[in-house]
Amino acid sequence: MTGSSSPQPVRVAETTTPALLVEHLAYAYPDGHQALFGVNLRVQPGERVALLGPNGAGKTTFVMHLNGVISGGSGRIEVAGMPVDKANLKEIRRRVGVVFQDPDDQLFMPTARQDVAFGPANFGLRGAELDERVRGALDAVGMGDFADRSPLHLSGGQRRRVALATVLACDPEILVLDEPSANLEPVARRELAEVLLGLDRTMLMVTHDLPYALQLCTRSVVIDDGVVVADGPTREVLADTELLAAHRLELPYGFRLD
Ligand SMILES: Nc1ncnc2c1ncn2[C@@H]1O[C@H](COP(=O)(O)OP(=O)(O)OP(=O)(O)O)[C@@H](O)[C@H]1O
Repeated sequence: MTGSSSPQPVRVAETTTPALLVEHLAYAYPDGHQALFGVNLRVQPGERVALLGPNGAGKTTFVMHLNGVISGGSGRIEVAGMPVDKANLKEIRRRVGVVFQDPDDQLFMPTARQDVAFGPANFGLRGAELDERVRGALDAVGMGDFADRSPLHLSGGQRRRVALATVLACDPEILVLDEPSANLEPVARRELAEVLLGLDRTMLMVTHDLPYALQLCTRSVVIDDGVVVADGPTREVLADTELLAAHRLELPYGFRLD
């Protein structure tokens, strides 16, 4: 097995407004458990970044801050220049599209088309513009022919792609994917990777699937115990065997980086 198909880094000017800017984010849960200790992250438009780390590292706590599902910590978060705060939560939730690990959390309408229309309709789109947005999102994930099917009657991989379309239809500035390859058979996993590689979107992908991170993300950030412990090109991060061992990360047996 090799990882030779990893994408080339996106070259972006440092002066561009970042798609995501997180400064000194610290957070303790109401029970007092400190989950984040001053996380910093700057993601430029067009970057695809993997967020890696062992169970309990703080990855979910971190991404739930990005669209304001969790708030009340200290630090600063901006999405395309807009601060994440209560006053602009609706626009922030459009800008930060989160695709949950379980499509059942995202699909609840009788047809895929209705599920995909729900978000943009909620943001005010109507008529031909809404239809076009829905068609574009379903086509982008290769599900255009399934628009009138019930999500209940789709395969796991197809459901995950429709869930992705529901988020794309809102035209987010940044796409956050929570364990996109979890529980997918190899073909569905590959099909989803092809879809994701075809999207021209800033992406933040939480994953334990290190080969997927290598295939899809030019950059990887490792979080452990609520702090960023590594941030660099995915290939370099994954080649650092001491780093991986120190943070309970492991490439599949026999996987070669070259
Ligand atoms: N509601 C909560 N109340 C208190 N502590 C919590 C809560 N949710 C998570 N934690 C704790 O916060 C820490 C970070 O959890 P988090 O779910 O963010 O980790 P993670 O990196 O996403 O883990 P995984 O890879 O298992 O999903 C863990 O120690 C976890 O036990």
